[in-house]
Amino acid sequence: MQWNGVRRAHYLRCCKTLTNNTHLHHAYIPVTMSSLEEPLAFDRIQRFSSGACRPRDDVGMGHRWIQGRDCSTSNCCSDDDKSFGKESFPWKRHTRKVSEGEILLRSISFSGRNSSSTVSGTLWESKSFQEHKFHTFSSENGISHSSNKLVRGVPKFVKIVEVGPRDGLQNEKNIVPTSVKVELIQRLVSAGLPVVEATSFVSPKWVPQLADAKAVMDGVNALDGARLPVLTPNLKGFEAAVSAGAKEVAIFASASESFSLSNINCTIEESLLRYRAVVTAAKEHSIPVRGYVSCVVGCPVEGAVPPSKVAHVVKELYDMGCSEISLGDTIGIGTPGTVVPMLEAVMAVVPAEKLAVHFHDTYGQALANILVSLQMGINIVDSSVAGLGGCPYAKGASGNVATEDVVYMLNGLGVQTNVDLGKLIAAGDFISKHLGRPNGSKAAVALNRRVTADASKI
Ligand SMILES: CC(C)(COP(=O)([O-])OP(=O)([O-])OC[C@H]1O[C@@H](n2cnc3c(N)ncnc32)[C@H](O)[C@@H]1OP(=O)([O-])[O-])[C@@H](O)C(=O)NCCC(=O)NCCSC(=O)C[C@@](C)(O)CC(=O)[O-]
Repeated sequence: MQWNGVRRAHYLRCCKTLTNNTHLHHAYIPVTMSSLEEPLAFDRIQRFSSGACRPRDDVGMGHRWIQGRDCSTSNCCSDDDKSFGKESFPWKRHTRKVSEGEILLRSISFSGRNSSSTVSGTLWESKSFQEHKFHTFSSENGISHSSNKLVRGVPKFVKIVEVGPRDGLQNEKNIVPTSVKVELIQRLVSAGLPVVEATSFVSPKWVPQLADAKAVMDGVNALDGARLPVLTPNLKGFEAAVSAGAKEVAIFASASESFSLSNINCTIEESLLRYRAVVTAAKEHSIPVRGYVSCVVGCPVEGAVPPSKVAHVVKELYDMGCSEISLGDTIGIGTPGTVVPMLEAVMAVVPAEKLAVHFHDTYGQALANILVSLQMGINIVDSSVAGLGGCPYAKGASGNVATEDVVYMLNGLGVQTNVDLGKLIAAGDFISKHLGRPNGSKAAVALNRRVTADASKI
């Protein structure tokens, strides 16, 4: 993006609050700046604060939020900012016509790395297809035997927490039928994912897409083989979740004051008070509580978030009794250059084995950020099938990193996940087809193409 005088003046006009924001002063910035990023910290902050208060036109956000966010901050809301905002946040999904081959392949289940396939359709009757394996391309000996110290630092097993049915769908404008959500969860569980976040017990006024949380739980409670946590923003949500059969819950705080206000309508401290009550109630039911911290690298309103602030909120959640804490780069702004110092600060107060990473892929940095997190000792990764997702309260958040891409990378590193990549791709194709868009996973698209090419030889 070009930085010109008009934009600079515009930025100065609409982000006045940032100048009073001590954590944006540049003691932090040079440490995190990589040679690939723009030399001006000012520019970087502008990039992810500029679109902060414009609602997206393609998301299913609650009415209350639209009212609440409408020019309620000093950030840019004026018309002259529109083109600038679009340029700064190129997160909208591209739609392309789904090819016949892809449609054909959506009806097929592929065999994955760790298990054999369930097949359907005439193509699968051919011997060549029955033998087709959905492998990550790798060298003959496999990288797991590598003596390279960077690869040796990567854990042998990574737990993937699938957040597609919740984080992935919460942002969809058109209401997805409950039966589709239930089938998606079933498919993800049968693909071997150990944890599938099923839904949220939040206010339906705030997130209309997940208003059917109880019905979804009714449809998936009997599923074996995976844990199915749900999001609960307060005691009301917790009680509703428990009576719907939830056996695990997640609470979600933020490292950014502004995001906390726009997402859950209270300050960080107020949210921690609420969450203490939820954790106390959960202990009485022996229900494990996962904690999320959003905006661990940057906030759509405030810009850069200092690692010390993230570490403070993580420690609070840990001390109150969260069994695991997920670090959310809500708008996908992080690079290894900003993720590493954040993780260093957090790992100084909470053990690495209690931490998960949750990267949105807005800037295409998610896999790099995951790899560096694994190298630092993290072994829990959140992701969303077909790269679905975004947060209705985070301007600029595109989908989570696609689970298929994460599994493909981990397979290539020789890291176990117990996930059947073929079944996972079929699940991603199933939901993408329902949403009327191509699968957002690059690995899924490429592997589907490969199978299409094989099919043409028959
Ligand atoms: C927290 C509240 C409820 C506060 O919302 P509020 O409006 O301040 O709450 P309130 O207590 O004034 O209640 C307002 C109405 O909501 C009802 N209500 C109150 N609580 C519930 C509940 N649990 N379930 C169902 N209904 C509820 C309540 O009964 C009342 O109903 P009314 O009297 O008007 O008919 C609201 O702000 C909310 O639901 N926010 C959730 C927003 C959300 O889900 N955002 C997306 C989460 S994603 C995220 O945070 C990031 C993450 C985790 O993915 C990680 C990352 O990507 O970084």
